Amino acid sequence: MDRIRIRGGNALNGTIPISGAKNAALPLMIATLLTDDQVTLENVPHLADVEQLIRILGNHGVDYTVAGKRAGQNAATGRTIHFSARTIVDTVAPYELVSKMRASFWVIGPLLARMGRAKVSLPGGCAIGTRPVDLFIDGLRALGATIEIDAGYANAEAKDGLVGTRFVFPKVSVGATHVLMMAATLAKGETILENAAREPEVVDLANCLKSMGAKIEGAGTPTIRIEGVAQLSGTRHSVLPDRIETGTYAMAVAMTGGNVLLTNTDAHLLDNALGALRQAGAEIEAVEGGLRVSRNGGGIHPVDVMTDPYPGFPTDLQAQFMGLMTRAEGVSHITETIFENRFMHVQELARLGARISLSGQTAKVEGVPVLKGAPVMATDLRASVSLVIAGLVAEGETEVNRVYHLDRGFERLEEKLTGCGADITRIAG
Ligand SMILES: CC(=O)N[C@H]1[C@@H](OP(=O)(O)OP(=O)(O)OC[C@H]2O[C@@H](n3ccc(=O)[nH]c3=O)[C@H](O)[C@@H]2O)O[C@H](CO)[C@@H](O)[C@@H]1O
Ligand SMILES: C=C(OP(=O)(O)O)C(=O)O
Repeated sequence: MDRIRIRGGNALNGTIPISGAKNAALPLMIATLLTDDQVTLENVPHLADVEQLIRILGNHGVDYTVAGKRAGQNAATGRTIHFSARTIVDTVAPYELVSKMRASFWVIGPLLARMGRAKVSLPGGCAIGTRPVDLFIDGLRALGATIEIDAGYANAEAKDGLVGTRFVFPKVSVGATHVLMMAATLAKGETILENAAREPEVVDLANCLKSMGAKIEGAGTPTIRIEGVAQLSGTRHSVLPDRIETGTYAMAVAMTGGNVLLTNTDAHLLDNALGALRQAGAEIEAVEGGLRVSRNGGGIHPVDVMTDPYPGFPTDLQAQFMGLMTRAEGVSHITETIFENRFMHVQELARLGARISLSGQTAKVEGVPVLKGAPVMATDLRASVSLVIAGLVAEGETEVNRVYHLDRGFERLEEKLTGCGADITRIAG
């Protein structure tokens, strides 16, 4: 298993190109199941999750080809991949595949809409929480599907097709919004989704679906209206920049000090998190095609944050912000409201000398003047990168184990940080 070794103490200076968003690329790839035409996705990040989803889609009959890079494109601008779901060969998503990647459960929406049936393994829990799917099931039933849960599978059928409906989400869910929006594009009549997720990745998916011929209004607001169409066609769409990767590197710069230009991204995708970073003492300037983050002198101020659905502070940046707060000059409180078990980084940050105590869903972080390098273990994707952020300022050597978590969501992390002066290497093992 690969490990990452960091020798802390270097400020970050330079340019980091931001990749396409994992959390946009995955639903966009799943949407290719909705049409027998070719869908081309640009700016697709090279991540373990993307490779895994390619295998999962392949099981349903989706072919893909990775296009050559256009002149002037460098590796950082992402890959262009052509997907073709001309024939769906299998509407079963088996446990062995779904259990490897939670988002693969989302195939249930397009398969049901296009084929009238789907048998998809329940995703089960994961390290950060239980990850239930009741909202998906209730929403698809409202669209006219019959769904039985049996032996760990959701057996869904809509023999005569799905039918438009009004569905009010009792709780904001990004995944269920993706799935119901995809399913409704091919339903008969109008669907109104109320209390829908407003995340930029929902808007990105809606934009792609619209360019495939779907009729969707209101994505990015709590009310999404979808007028079903008989079929969708192919398109070409570029994956949204990764706001979580953007925020992660911005937090790394706030931690180490220095001055870094983040390119191929958009500051407005993460206004809330950048607001918290400014309060913490970082200077952030939105520039054409990206943002500049710096912290030159001055300490890190303690800032309280609470995670919330978009436009709130993202749960996917909670661990990184906690990493930063371990070195703040004072006490901060970080409250996690989305996942019940997303504090596994606390124990590992403590190994580096952080002082954090937990009370229910709130972590109290007492900033310390010095962190000291130690071996630590990545427990999930965002937790592992919070350890990297802490390692960048820890005295001596920090070794992050179980790097496969990082590879799910951060493209060429060591290369991007090394390019800005960090002393970080991957040790193959
Ligand atoms: C609102 C929110 O911040 N969602 C995050 C969630 O999206 P993801 O789509 O994975 O999860 P959801 O948005 O669906 O989950 C939001 C909340 O709803 C609950 N839930 C969800 C589905 C369901 O059927 N029943 C149910 O109770 C979940 O347990 C959770 O507490 O994790 C992703 C990966 O970390 C993040 O990128 C998303 O920002
Ligand atoms: C936890 C994440 O991914 P997933 O929902 O796929 O587990 C994440 O993107 O931070």
